[in-house]
Amino acid sequence: MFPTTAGPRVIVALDYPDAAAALALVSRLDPSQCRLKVGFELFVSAGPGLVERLQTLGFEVFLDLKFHDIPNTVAGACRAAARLGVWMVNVHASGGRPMMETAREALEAATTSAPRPLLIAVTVLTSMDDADLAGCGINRPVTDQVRYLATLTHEAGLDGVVCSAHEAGEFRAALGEQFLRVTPGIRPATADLGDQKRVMTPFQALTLGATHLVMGRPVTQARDPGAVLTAINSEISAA
Ligand SMILES: O=C(O)c1cc(=O)[nH]c(=O)n1[C@@H]1O[C@H](COP(=O)(O)O)[C@@H](O)[C@H]1O
Repeated sequence: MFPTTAGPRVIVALDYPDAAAALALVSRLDPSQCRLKVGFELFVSAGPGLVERLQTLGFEVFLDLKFHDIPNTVAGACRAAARLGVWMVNVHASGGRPMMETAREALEAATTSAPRPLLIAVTVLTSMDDADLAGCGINRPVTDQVRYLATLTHEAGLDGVVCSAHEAGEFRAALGEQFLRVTPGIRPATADLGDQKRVMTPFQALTLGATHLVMGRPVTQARDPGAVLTAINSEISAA
């Protein structure tokens, strides 16, 4: 079945060391206001049981494990993610087109009766600049490499990319409205930037072409996370 793209635009990053800390925050959130992202730290600590628990609580989960391996191994990981019933999963686009195609086919084959997880790809991590790419033997600017890998992801038939909100408009125009643009580095106007350098407000990001907003600390470290989400959803409803 075709995956679900409707629903809350905000994906709260559960960057916590264990299940107890994550669940303490989640108990203050409402599934109608956000989805949840489980990454390496929490998954390694708390495992698939926590993902199931979050889903039982009514939340859709983005399993952010950035698979990058030979096609057969990535396909197996995608099948496991499909069995877990997550809403979204991701791979590294630099794993190549055959790897991405095999991952998509594995998800499609694994989910004939339920909506299949959305499959997106990471292009170049926002922590990398031109010098870091050159250090990996890639002698082109980050913006060119991001554009190249986003196009490759589209050709492989994936549902979208993780990208900066600054690139979202270009990809909407070049790769189509349906191709998802999931953007981290989002900060409400009054929020602390933390270690994010190229930031945008939720309204700016959606107006420029983001489809989903990944937000960690502005929600997780707020005194009233629910009120922050209510304010963000109200702000972006006009975008
Ligand atoms: O894959 C990601 O989600 C991701 C990719 C990227 O290039 N940059 C980035 O910040 N992220 C994630 O987005 C979230 C941002 O969290 P905050 O900076 O606290 O809002 C974290 O979970 C990061 O791991």
